Amino acid sequence: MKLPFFHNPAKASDGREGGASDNPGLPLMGGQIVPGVTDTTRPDETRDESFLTPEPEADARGAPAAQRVPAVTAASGTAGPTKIMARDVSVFYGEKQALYDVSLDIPDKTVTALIGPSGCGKSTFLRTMNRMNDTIQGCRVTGRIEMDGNDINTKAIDPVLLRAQVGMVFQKPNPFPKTIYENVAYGPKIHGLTTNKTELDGVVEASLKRAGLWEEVADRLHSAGTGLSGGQQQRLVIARAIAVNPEVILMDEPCSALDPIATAKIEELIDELRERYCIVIVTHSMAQAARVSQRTAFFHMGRLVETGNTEEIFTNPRERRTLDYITGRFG
Ligand SMILES: Nc1ncnc2c1ncn2[C@@H]1O[C@H](COP(=O)(O)OP(=O)(O)OP(=O)(O)O)[C@@H](O)[C@H]1O
Repeated sequence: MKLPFFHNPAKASDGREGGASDNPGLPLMGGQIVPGVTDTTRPDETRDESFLTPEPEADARGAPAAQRVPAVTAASGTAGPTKIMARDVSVFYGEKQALYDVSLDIPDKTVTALIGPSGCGKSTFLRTMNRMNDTIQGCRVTGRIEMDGNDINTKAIDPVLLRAQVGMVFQKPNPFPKTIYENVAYGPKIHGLTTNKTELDGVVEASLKRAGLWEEVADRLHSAGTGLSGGQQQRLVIARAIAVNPEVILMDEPCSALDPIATAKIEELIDELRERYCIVIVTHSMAQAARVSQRTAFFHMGRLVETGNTEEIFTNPRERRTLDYITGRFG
């Protein structure tokens, strides 16, 4: 059963500002903590350029002979029609404009990577897709964002339900201080997606399986979710998002707090999940973007500079700024 994200008239909502305040009893929906928990802390990162390999010849854009190109390993092309359409989206934090007229089509059943230097607006844009910016005081979004042709910013949309359909995973795994089972069962329970315990057990098992965690936790479902390793916690959070039947999963640097082995597992999982979901991932690692995404959008100083198939963006970008970024000249 899919959750309708259109507003239920029986339920009070103030439209755009509704968000978490609509339902303070819902700390977490679709894998995200809703009210004002926008974790922007991140560990110091060194730029990951391991994917870059020497290329002897100059490229068509006159890049120097020493130009390095990425090894793109994700399958190229997209698998689905447009799921989310952004048009002329601008975002302001108070007086400060963080995003300028971004227009981007995000295809279904595809991984779209948002890349760009720190502060260019990747996370801000990600948050426009499930109205998480509504939860930030003083934040204003203009322009239009449609999901399946429906404007998500109208009063008819219940942001709480929207956020269940457009789940979000943050860089720091954020399981509830509850059992593994309860972490996954919470969403289906509060949304009334199941009618009895057997059904709920089935959803928990299926979600954990889809998140690639079942084998590791089947015998300890009633232990604390916070007792898992970082990588397992991140997969638990993904299982929690999956449990409410989302259509889109937004990931904001989901591996930046994980070690390489846990990262590899999440990347494998992302590749499997794209068969069912529209996935948008913010990453600082170009190696990761090249490995997991089929589409890439490059942002710089609040503007979308260029978007295209990942392979094209990484091997033959149209814009000089993109080339400079992916080859490490700035960022
Ligand atoms: N809650 C906020 N209040 C005020 N300004 C903000 C807020 N969140 C982000 N900004 C500003 O908006 C701009 C874009 O930030 P955003 O976090 O979207 O960039 P980013 O590309 O995701 O950066 P990073 O890669 O460092 O996470 C930055 O100038 C940032 O300082």
